[in-house]
Amino acid sequence: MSEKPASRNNGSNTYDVAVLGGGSFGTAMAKVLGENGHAVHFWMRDEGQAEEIRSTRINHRYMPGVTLEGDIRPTTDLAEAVGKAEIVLVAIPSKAFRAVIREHSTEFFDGQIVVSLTKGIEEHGFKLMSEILIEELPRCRSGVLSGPNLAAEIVNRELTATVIAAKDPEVRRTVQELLGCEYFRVYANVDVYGVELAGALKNIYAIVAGLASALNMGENARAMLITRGLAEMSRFAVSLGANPMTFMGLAGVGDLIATCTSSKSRNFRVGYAIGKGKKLDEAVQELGQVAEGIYTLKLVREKSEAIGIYMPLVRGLYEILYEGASINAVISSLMMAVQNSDVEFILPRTIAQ
Ligand SMILES: NC(=O)C1=CN([C@@H]2O[C@H](COP(=O)(O)OP(=O)(O)OC[C@H]3O[C@@H](n4cnc5c(N)ncnc54)[C@H](OP(=O)(O)O)[C@@H]3O)[C@@H](O)[C@H]2O)C=CC1
Ligand SMILES: O=C(CO)COP(=O)(O)O
Repeated sequence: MSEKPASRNNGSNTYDVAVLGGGSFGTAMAKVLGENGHAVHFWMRDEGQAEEIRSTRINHRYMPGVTLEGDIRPTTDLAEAVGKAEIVLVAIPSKAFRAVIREHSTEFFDGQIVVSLTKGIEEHGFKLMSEILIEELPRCRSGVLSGPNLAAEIVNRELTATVIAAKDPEVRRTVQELLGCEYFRVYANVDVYGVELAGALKNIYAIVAGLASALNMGENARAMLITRGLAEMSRFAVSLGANPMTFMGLAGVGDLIATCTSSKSRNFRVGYAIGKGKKLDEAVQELGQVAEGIYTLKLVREKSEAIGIYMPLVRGLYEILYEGASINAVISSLMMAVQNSDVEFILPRTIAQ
């Protein structure tokens, strides 16, 4: 164990923690950990970026103007970062998640607690990150962290709450102790699949909300989109085995509100750009960061059709983004669809689609 600065966190223990991924969220979590007195082995693939953070303590590309305090050790040596860690937090976009984990899984991942921070779905086989962790790292204990956690606010120490979902109570307790501090609260859940699916699915509705905002829709429309988005995402997730009550919590409705109402969300910004007439490729290129929702949309549309789950917002957004449908035509068809039940757990939905 390393020598560490005095802890400012809720608990008394400090840990060696690896954070994999030098983007916005990896940086935000490294900052919380450093301020909480932990030794942070901060892994990224670009040596120039690691050297810059080592010398300036700022991640200029992803978090300009934010100084990282505490014992932060940027590195491009994945084996070293993971090998020294007791706990590993993975903030790698879903497209690269398995490849990064696999690179050193047999030698260096051995008994650590490994937590996914990623809000996406793997393309082949519709796998969530927790499933990848179980497949690739059978000797590790895993969990997922999700909630209304805009990185740009966390780095400014704005009050935030999140959810650690894990079957193992020791994993939940350790992550609460690890990250909890005066501006960051960590709540617990055992519904790993539900928490994780909620985080991935809400990105789709953040794109829809960005689009609506670009079209100057009012607050009634925004409330309708958020609430119908919640109905749709919980219908889908419950059909796959998630607990519907998870969607009442921070990882469900909490994250949906944060990302559907904020231009700090990259998914919201992609939707906004498309609503202003940009092509999808242009919008993504201008963003320069990951917007998981554009990939999740494709996978969820395919899956929902395969298992017969009614998701009109997913279908409409897919038609706009990938089939060149006019936004007005999609809105009109959504508004004129069969008028259905509000809360399906109270009054079952009319089946006509
Ligand atoms: N930002 C946020 O507010 C939040 C994000 N998340 C989730 O966290 C995950 C990561 O997002 P975020 O950090 O914001 O994304 P960013 O786009 O800000 O950063 C992505 C990071 O992943 C790295 N990366 C991409 N591909 C690879 C690869 N093949 N090997 C190694 N590193 C790679 C990038 O490295 P490089 O710069 O070298 O390309 C970069 O460091 C996403 O799933 C997101 O949904 C969750 C909660 C909040
Ligand atoms: O998940 C997030 C906040 O909870 C971040 O959302 P974006 O990826 O859209 O920025």
